[in-house]
Amino acid sequence: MTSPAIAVTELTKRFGSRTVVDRVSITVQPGEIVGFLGPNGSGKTTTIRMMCGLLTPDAGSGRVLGHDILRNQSAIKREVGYMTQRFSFYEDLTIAENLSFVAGVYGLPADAVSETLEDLGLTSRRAQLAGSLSGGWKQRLALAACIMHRPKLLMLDEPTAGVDPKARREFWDEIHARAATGLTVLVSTHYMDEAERCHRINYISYGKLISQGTVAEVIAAAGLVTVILRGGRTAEAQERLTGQPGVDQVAHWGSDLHVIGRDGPALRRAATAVAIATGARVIEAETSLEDVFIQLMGASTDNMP
Ligand SMILES: Nc1ncnc2c1ncn2[C@@H]1O[C@H](COP(=O)(O)OP(=O)(O)OP(=O)(O)O)[C@@H](O)[C@H]1O
Repeated sequence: MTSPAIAVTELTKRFGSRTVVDRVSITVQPGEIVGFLGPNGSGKTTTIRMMCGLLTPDAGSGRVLGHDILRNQSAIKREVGYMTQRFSFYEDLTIAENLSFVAGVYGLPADAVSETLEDLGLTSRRAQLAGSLSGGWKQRLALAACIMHRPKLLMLDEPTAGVDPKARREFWDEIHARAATGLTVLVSTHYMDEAERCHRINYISYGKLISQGTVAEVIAAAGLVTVILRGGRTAEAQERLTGQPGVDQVAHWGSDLHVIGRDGPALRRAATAVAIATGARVIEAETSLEDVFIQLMGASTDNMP
């Protein structure tokens, strides 16, 4: 069996007296696309930076691309492509000039720029100023900049924040095509549809890894039941359901109400009674990943100051 692209154990990082990453262990196999999810400030970026060799953990150990994260950070930096959350360019330079700058930083040969432009479909726009690009093209340029040195592992920190759905889909097609050739990808995101495009996901909350597996495994492990109330007086139904035994979440989805909880019998009892009182019908439904994440978020302990 090939060795994992990432195998880190019990990574811990403290800033002052706060533990922002608390014994996080992650294993990623070569060619896998693994999602990293969790509320704002839960420690995703900090964990990524420890795995990229940019930040030294206070405790924990592991290997990234076979290199020790404590002793061989420079080798990791050379072989990893890291797209930061707020990637930036020289707005008054063209696409090609921005990539030439990056090529210079990595000491890459001149043809690396033209190959990368071609590879990412940027050749026809090579003379366009970076500052004039739309969100989707800017993000494509950012991807070009972080794969130009041909990394074996990509760490993408919210790469599609603020990008339209079509550009996001194209970005994911690109990522999947590259993973099929053996590139490993760890990607943080707040988008549920993107989590569903990953082979596996890790959910971190307030520094602690609280769920991991395929999307189906994460949903099953949460043990939630979801029913829909359709029709009737929705606002009144929401008011009546909130706080009832068995009801953990009530959420509007268009003209439906999604009612979610861990205690199936109690949830169905409450939903049926409220449906009768408000003229709605009860429909059994699948629990969504978003429902699970909201449940996990509510259940985890907030260590914010
Ligand atoms: N250099 C630092 N010094 C002090 N605190 C920091 C530092 N870097 C991050 N933090 C804090 O650590 C916590 C985790 O931050 P981190 O950026 O890792 O979270 P995140 O999950 O990536 O959040 P988001 O989804 O908002 O990007 C936050 O409370 C943040 O303010």
